[in-house]
Amino acid sequence: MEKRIEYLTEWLRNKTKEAGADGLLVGVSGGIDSAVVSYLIKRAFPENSLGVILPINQEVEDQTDALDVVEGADLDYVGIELTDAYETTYGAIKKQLDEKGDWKEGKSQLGGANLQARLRMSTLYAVGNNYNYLIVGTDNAPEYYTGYFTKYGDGGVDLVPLINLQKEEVREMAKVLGVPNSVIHKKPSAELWEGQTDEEELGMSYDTIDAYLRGEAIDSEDEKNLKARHKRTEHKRQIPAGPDKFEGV
Ligand SMILES: Nc1ncnc2c1ncn2[C@@H]1O[C@H](COP(=O)(O)OP(=O)(O)OC[C@H]2O[C@@H]([n+]3cccc(C(=O)O)c3)[C@H](O)[C@@H]2O)[C@@H](O)[C@H]1O
Ligand SMILES: Nc1ncnc2c1ncn2[C@@H]1O[C@H](COP(=O)(O)OP(=O)(O)OP(=O)(O)O)[C@@H](O)[C@H]1O
Ligand SMILES: [Mg+2]
Repeated sequence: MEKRIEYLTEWLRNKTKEAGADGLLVGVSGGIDSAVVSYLIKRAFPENSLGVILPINQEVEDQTDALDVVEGADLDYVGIELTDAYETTYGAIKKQLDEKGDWKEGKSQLGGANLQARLRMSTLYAVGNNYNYLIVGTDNAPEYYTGYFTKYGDGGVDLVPLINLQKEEVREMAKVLGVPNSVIHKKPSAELWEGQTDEEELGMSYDTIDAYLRGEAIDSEDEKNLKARHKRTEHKRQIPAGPDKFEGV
């Protein structure tokens, strides 16, 4: 595992140099994926790395975990409270669509959730511009395969070092890096609404998805669901579709 960590650290350094950037930053949620990335960017750029904590109506417990991560990694950090920005933007969308008679309350949870992820993305890029740092994403192999991220939200990043790691491998890497135990053992959650957990929303455990990605046999219903999810989210792993060049007159 140490060798794999060194490989990723070196890869991060090379990609940053290739881009002419001065360092790296990551959004730190208090979850394990961003914790691992926090420790990796600190190793890659001890003096030029930054953790950005972006609370939106966030549980105090999760903010504590985020602080434990940046302190544990000895990572320079900044906190930017986005609750007001989110409430103002979401409130304005709702008000204007409501006045038009078009607001669909049932669709609002996911729309609001994705807006949170996209506000964070915009904020990370503004901070990145300030320091000339690249934005490091936290997607791992099961999230990428299932498209379990917001397009142009948490999926809108420059580098994705964990993309080939299964969730179990992220946990193993976290232990070796020294990520706090409370962060390693908590349930994965996007925290986009009250009580949300990844595994409940995905309808299966990360262990099942990991097993499938390792090529092992899993329950046939789970396999069917995974394949359908992968297909449905293919657009998120591609650049936006455009038509072929018009060749007529
Ligand atoms: N075939 C197609 N070709 C081109 N574009 C297509 C499309 N189908 C949908 N779209 C577009 O894509 C949109 C749907 O994609 P998207 O906006 O991503 O939204 P969607 O996939 O519906 O929702 C995001 C999912 O990711 C989860 N998430 C988000 C953020 C963080 C985390 C986490 O783990 O921390 C998890 C979240 O809980 C939810 O399950 C549609 O609204 C539409 O605009
Ligand atoms: N409050 C937050 N502050 C800063 N960044 C955040 C915040 N919430 C989410 N993010 C960013 O969005 C990413 C996607 O969240 P995701 O939940 O997949 O990862 P995680 O929280 O690090 O780990 P887990 O999946 O185990 O919960 C985070 O890794 C982080 O970079
Ligand atoms: Mg999380």
